[in-house]
Amino acid sequence: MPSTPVAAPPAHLRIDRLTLEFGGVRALSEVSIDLAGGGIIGLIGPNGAGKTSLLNCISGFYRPTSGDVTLDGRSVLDMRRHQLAGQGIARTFQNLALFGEMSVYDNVAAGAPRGRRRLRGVPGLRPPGTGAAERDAVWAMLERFDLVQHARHPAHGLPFGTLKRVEFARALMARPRVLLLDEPAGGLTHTEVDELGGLITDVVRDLAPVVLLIEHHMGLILSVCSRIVVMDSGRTIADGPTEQVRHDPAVISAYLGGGADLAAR
Ligand SMILES: Nc1ncnc2c1ncn2[C@@H]1O[C@H](COP(=O)(O)OP(=O)(O)OP(=O)(O)O)[C@@H](O)[C@H]1O
Repeated sequence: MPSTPVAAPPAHLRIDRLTLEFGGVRALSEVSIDLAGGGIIGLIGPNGAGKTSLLNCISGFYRPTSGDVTLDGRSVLDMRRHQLAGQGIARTFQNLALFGEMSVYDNVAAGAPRGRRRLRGVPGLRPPGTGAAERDAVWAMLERFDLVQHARHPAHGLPFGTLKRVEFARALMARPRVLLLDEPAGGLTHTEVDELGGLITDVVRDLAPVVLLIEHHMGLILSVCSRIVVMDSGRTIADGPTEQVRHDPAVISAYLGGGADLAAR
């Protein structure tokens, strides 16, 4: 009898009393967030709240002063960045982190696990993607992100909105179980933000990663997130279902100094 494929359970990412200090600056103070259950979780808060610092700790760019980050019960803090990628943790960057001289195709291909192995320590960054299956996967991703017409163009010089799509596509090449998106809507037009919202929800439908979405664009947060975590001054000040958090007086006060609703932002 043919067996029915069993869907893998969502990754369980847990942030446990995470503190991060830079000299006298406390960027994070005992932040605890349990992302059991998956879905798209918005991470919002005013400038300097600690959102990117938190993402940097999860993705191995910062070493926290104390606390832990676990994936399926296992601490990830001692893992190197390529090991984190191997565990299925992928991210994008607020200010983009693409290879400017490399083509869009090669940038996207570099997100595949094989591409990463080849790039590590290799001078000249030879483009990965020689296997037929890998090439097909890259072209499928380029198509999905409407990037086929730019495939051979160096990343350098392309419009910002296009580069944001390149970075998102690259992060997805690893088929992540945890996807960390740092202000993906920053610098995009209204139409591009709407398209981005569609892409994020499509990705969750297809790959079912846990998505932690840092964003100042409240329209995007309110349209795609089922849960919102709010940070202010290095602490979480609210965490709950979107409909509850958007009306939370403490949240509105942190953002607007009073007012009706986050959607007004
Ligand atoms: N590498 C660093 N060295 C020193 N201080 C830092 C460093 N990174 C972050 N900080 C400080 O940590 C605090 C939190 O910054 P962080 O960038 O995490 O906030 P954020 O919520 O992401 O803000 P934004 O929305 O403006 O991106 C700030 O006071 C910031 O100046």
